Amino acid sequence: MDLVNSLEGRLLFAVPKKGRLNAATLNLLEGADIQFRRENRLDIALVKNLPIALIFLPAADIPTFVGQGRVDLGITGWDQVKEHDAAVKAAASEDPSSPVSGSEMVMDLEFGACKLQVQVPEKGQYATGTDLIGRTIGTSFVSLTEEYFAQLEAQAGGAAPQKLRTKIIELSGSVEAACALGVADGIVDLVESGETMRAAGLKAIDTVVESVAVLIKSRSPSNTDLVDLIAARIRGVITAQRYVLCQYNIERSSIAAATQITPGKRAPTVTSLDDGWVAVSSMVEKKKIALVMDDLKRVGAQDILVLDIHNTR
Ligand SMILES: Nc1ncnc2c1ncn2[C@@H]1O[C@H](COP(=O)(O)OP(=O)(O)OP(=O)(O)O)[C@@H](O)[C@H]1O
Ligand SMILES: O=P(O)(O)OC[C@H]1O[C@H](OP(=O)(O)OP(=O)(O)O)[C@H](O)[C@@H]1O
Ligand SMILES: [Mg+2]
Repeated sequence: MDLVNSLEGRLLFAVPKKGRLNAATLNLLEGADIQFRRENRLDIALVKNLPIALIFLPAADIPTFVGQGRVDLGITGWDQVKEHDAAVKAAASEDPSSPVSGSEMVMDLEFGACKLQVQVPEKGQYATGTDLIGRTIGTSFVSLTEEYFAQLEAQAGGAAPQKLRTKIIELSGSVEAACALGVADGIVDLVESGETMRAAGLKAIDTVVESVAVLIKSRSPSNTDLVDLIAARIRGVITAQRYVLCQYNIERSSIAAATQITPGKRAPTVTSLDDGWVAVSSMVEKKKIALVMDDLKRVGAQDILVLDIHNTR
């Protein structure tokens, strides 16, 4: 099969090929009924039921491909989008003729939450970012880290000097090891649970960026209707993941109290039963369901059921 020709007329959609965002992204595609089979070792997969080709790329490269308009849509971390923007800004300040590149945010995908944080040895002499000025910092986020220290240096010493006083060393993984091994005095890396940071004897002293997985699009996508369709499907899956359907029976006289507890997304559905009872069905935010059930019990609800929602629009 001539792969390049088979991409003709298809919307190109970049997704993380491995790492922390891969599994949740594949889940989202399945929920949005984007069907594909990926051949072994091949980083391009044609979607069977829509004119889309999925391109499997490292999360860190996706903002570049989308930003340059080489692919139309992408899923990556907000941290990677900001890192790419910072790199483009830095390149433009050095060479105004360097290519403009940037993507547009479509939506927050509600997974992959983490923070890009400045970390130092727990029992060391550094307490703030400013204490690290002039020291050596290890990171995979070179442009954001340079921007961060350029700002601190400017605040500390008046006008920003041409050259950064703080030395930034680029590392591509296991960044937390850098301090213990004497490669760096501090690091800038991602923290989610904090387990990796603590295991390495480090503590966070500042946050550079708060991140979550995002859907981004190029400034001039090839098929805007299809972009809107995918966005609507993904939004439906995310909403469905955030809510459960709560059903219960209650005496008609208590319906006002009960529907105050479960007002639903727009309004609860109320069905009359015989003998002065009603059945109520309502969408409830998953994280609030235990409290909602406690409250419903208190106002006399019975036969409370909680059901997963697979999709919504
Ligand atoms: N611990 C984490 N918790 C949540 N999200 C994370 C975490 N680590 C990374 N991410 C998110 O996932 C994105 C990709 O990072 P990840 O480390 O998975 O990619 P990778 O470096 O391509 O893969 P790997 O580390 O397996 O080589 C990050 O930019 C960030 O948005
Ligand atoms: O706060 P935590 O829950 O411990 O997660 C944070 C860790 O997760 C990521 O590493 P990853 O697993 O991608 O390994 P890597 O360092 O090889 O990239 C990140 O770079 C941190 O090291
Ligand atoms: Mg990683």
